[in-house]
Amino acid sequence: RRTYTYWKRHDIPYVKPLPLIGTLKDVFRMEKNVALHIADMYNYRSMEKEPVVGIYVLHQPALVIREPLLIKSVLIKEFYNFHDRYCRIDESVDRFGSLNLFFAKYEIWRDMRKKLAPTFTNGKLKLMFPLLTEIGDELEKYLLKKGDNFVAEIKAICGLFTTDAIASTGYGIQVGSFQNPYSEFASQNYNNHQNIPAHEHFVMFLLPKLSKHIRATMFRKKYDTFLRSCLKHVMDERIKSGQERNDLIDTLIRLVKEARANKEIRDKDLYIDAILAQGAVFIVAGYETSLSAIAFTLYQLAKYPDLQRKLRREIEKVLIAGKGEVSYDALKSMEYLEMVMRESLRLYPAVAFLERKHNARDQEFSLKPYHDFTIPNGMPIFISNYAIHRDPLYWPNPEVFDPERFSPQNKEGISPYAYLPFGLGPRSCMGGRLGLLISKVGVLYFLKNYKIRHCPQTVERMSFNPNMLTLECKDDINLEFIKDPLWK
Ligand code: HEM
Repeated sequence: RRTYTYWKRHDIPYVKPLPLIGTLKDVFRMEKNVALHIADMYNYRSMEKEPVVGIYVLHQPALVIREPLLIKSVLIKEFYNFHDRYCRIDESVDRFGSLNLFFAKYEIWRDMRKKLAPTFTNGKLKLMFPLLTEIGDELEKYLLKKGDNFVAEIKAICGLFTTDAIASTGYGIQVGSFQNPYSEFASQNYNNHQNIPAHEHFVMFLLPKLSKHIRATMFRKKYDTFLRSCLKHVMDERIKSGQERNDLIDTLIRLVKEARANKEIRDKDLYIDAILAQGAVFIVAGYETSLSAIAFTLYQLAKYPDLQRKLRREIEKVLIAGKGEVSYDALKSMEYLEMVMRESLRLYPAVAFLERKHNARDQEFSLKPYHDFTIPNGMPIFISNYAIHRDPLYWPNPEVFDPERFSPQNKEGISPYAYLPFGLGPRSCMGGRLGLLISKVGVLYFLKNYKIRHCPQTVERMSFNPNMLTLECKDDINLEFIKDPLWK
């Protein structure tokens, strides 16, 4: 009973806990995924004006931060004291899972992030762009083969597109999912993604101390073996050919070489696995997020024909100017496409909650002037980007899909701490710009030859899969395609 009076004793507004399970009722019933549960805590009744909300993850007190200035402190200003995520995967159970940038603890994270950052510069994205338009062409052919008027389930098609986009930009390999949707690469990726049971996500993110005991993994053994052999094959081929592409694979080859030569590294196997883990996470982090971004955007555009018309007019202009081709610079100049994608990521941020752990390297963090409370070492901190993105305090009519919020005139008024689809600060998304680029190319090629609209088979209310960690529509998303080419 004393445990559950923690927030009351510290005079912090809190969500009333239930014995033993704390505030986790919906997660335990497997009715909600972790992100939507954190959003409910943000929106808990009578908390609208509160800067923080106290919750209990079973018996562990944790904080949901609501106030934008406190969010800024946690993610940016006081990064030194919040540099790790709370989630954990045990190294002895899943090395790729524990050593990749998302899960890695500070020392490994800092080293790897610095080394990987140059792979995602604007210049590198420009080099990757032709690879993406090639896959766009494949998508175009695939849709044209279906005819002039048809209904299609778009999550599956977006999955084919992002699988190929990630494999090509990350590993430099052509998977050809549109010709063979059941290729080894696509199936392994899809199966790993679908096969992680909800309770493992729950433990990794909310009860990380139990992660090792239940052997929670992000990369199942089979997928780990597949990715290792895939990376080895691609790296060996690259070394053999002597070709240099200045991409992720070249970076991994250089880092492994340097690691082998460095006498100061004590556990070489572990260090080399930490390098390869960054190659592995590229696929997992990029696949589902970009897939969702494209699928949710198409769903909204099909619902609002006027907005779709406006975007198709912009696509048409670019195609005419480029004589049927779209260049990197032309895509970057597409203002309305950018506004549409930003708005889609506001309503549906694929990674729909952020979290950190208080490490108190410097000094313990105080909530002053909001509360006279000092966050103790080790306390989990949650930020619901999903709920902030729908908070009427920052977004008038938040449930309405309105790309004009991000027009050049209006976007100045958006608080940077109330819009977090890629997180913020040194630990923000590493591949966000690439994810956005993949998603824009995908949306453009879907709309190039077709108008899309809702039909009787289209799901009316969007609900999210409680078993997935990322935001994924629970149902199929069926849309009607009507042929209307913008360029002949
Ligand atoms: C539209 C697509 C994407 C969205 C919405 C997205 C969103 C996010 C978010 C919200 C985070 C957590 C940030 C934080 O805690 O502050 C994150 C982390 C991360 N993302 Fe993405 N992501 C996308 C695409 C990608 C792609 C294509 C890659 C491939 C490289 C990627 C790699 C990562 C990595 C490595 C991290 C961990 C970064 C770190 O801890 O240093 N993401 N992403």
